[in-house]
Amino acid sequence: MGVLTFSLHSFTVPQRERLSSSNLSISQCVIKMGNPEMIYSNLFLKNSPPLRLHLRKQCTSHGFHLFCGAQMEAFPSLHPLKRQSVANSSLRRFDQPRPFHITTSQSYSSPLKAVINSETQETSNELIVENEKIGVLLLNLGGPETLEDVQPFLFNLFADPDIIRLPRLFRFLQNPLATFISISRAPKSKEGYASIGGGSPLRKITDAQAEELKKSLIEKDIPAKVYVGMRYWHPFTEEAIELIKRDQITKLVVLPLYPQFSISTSGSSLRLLENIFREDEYLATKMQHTVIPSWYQRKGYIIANANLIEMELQKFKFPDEVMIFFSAHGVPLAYVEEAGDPYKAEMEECVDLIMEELEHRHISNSYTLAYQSRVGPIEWLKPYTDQTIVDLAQRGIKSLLAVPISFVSEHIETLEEIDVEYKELALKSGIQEWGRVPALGCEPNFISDLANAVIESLPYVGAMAVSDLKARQSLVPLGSVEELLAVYDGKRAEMPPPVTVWEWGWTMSAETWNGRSAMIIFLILLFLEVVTDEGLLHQFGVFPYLRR
Ligand SMILES: C=CC1=C(C)c2cc3[nH]c(cc4nc(cc5[nH]c(cc1n2)c(C)c5CCC(=O)O)C(CCC(=O)O)=C4C)c(C)c3C=C
Ligand SMILES: [Fe+2]
Repeated sequence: MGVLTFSLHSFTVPQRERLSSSNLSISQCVIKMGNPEMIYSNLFLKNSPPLRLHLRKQCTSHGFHLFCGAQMEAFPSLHPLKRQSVANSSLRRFDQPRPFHITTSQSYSSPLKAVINSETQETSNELIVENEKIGVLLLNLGGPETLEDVQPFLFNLFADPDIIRLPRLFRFLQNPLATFISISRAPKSKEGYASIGGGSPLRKITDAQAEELKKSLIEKDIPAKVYVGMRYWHPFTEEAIELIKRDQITKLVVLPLYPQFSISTSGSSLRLLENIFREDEYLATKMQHTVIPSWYQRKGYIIANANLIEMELQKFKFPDEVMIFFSAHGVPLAYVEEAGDPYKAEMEECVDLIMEELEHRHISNSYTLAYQSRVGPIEWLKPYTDQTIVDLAQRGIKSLLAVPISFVSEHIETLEEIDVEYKELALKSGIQEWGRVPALGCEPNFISDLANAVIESLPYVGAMAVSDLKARQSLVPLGSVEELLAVYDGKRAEMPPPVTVWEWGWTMSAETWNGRSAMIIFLILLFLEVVTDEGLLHQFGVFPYLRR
């Protein structure tokens, strides 16, 4: 039995702080293994343990980052519960007597020799690595491509129980309610989409990111196919899965294009995947997967953001005096407070890491974080972007640089909400100079770092299911979609819906109501309408329309 020991001094101070709060025993990282003679390269044995053993003779902080990539560097800053489950699973693997192979001569720039060998080949568009076909599934929200798409897109969004959660008794009303809300909201949304050219650019940008990621992976010796699966519009996740099956992918890395995890975004897409995986024999038996749940803490992502901020600051008359204004998409407060959504914590840590990086460059501007895009009058994460802009103007701030921190593509919320609405509000409120950092899009450092994230996750693909009987019986391997969902919002807590009745003008006095009771009353009315064929909706001719 050999023992390899790594001490914590290889980590940076913030890394160490985050690590010290994790459940991993990492004052030193001790890994037991079988025969030390067998320390050779081959991390990619089918069903091999998920050991991230890119061991190096020199254990620099970067080197250690590689070794521990997904396990020590990325996981410690995640939700404590998730850390625990990942740590448990990983340590369980370490205890296994199964021999495995590692290399002692990997360099930081070529971690993949452990994963892939010289026999790697690409034949007629088929990407094969040691008889494995690697796929990467990028998950995103999707957006309407034409104005006609807007209402059905909104229907899909509001029909998602991770966006509107009805009390169990009223679940059957999810679709009628989604129809109603989407029809009511469509005119306002269409105006927004019309003003940015008649549709969302999200699909084009995500396709371009997929293409660049594929190139970057090939450059790093990992030939993989990259698929795009949208939650609410084309190409739907189901369409991507069909392609994945057609291509007979055997190892899939699921990568939500949201840097920070939220139940309402990555969580919703994973929930959908869980259902698809459960019902499909090929996916359950022939393909293994792993999920990279969030990646806001990755060095490459942080550096790419800092680069863009630094560049935009230079466009101001007095760069030092500009306040950096991080504006993230909001979620209803109950997601965080009642369902345990880690979104807010991850967002705050992300902002801290970017500011830390800027500090290293001697950029010490003041900064703030606020949340945008709330829908309906229930409480969302605060402070709200619009109110914060007004407050800052009143406090005498003259220059603001907006950073769309939760988005990696341009879309309606950057191009219309930030660039038009918030800019107008800022200038009207007394801000004199307004700037906006572009979304990362295909920025090369960012794409390259995503490719590294994929590569670092490869040894984990499907690995956790092997050790755990319960997981083996389950169609979704432990430590992947299912485990993530169990950790975040496992009970799928009932929460107030983000949209409530009065937004559509039923009664002005409803603004004083509690969101939940208003929703329940609305649902009762809707229920009565369905049962009795009489009521307000029939009176206004809305209901027959809903039935079509
Ligand atoms: C981190 C990103 C996002 C979170 C969190 C999120 C939560 C969330 N969103 C809505 C309602 C709407 N979102 C809409 C568009 C939209 N949302 C995101 C991202 C997050 N949403 C993106 C990238 C987009 C744009 C897609 C595009 O068309 O380019 C819309 C539609 C636009 C509109 O009518 O305003 C709605 C509605 C809720 C309710 C929610 C959390 C519960
Ligand atoms: Fe949204």
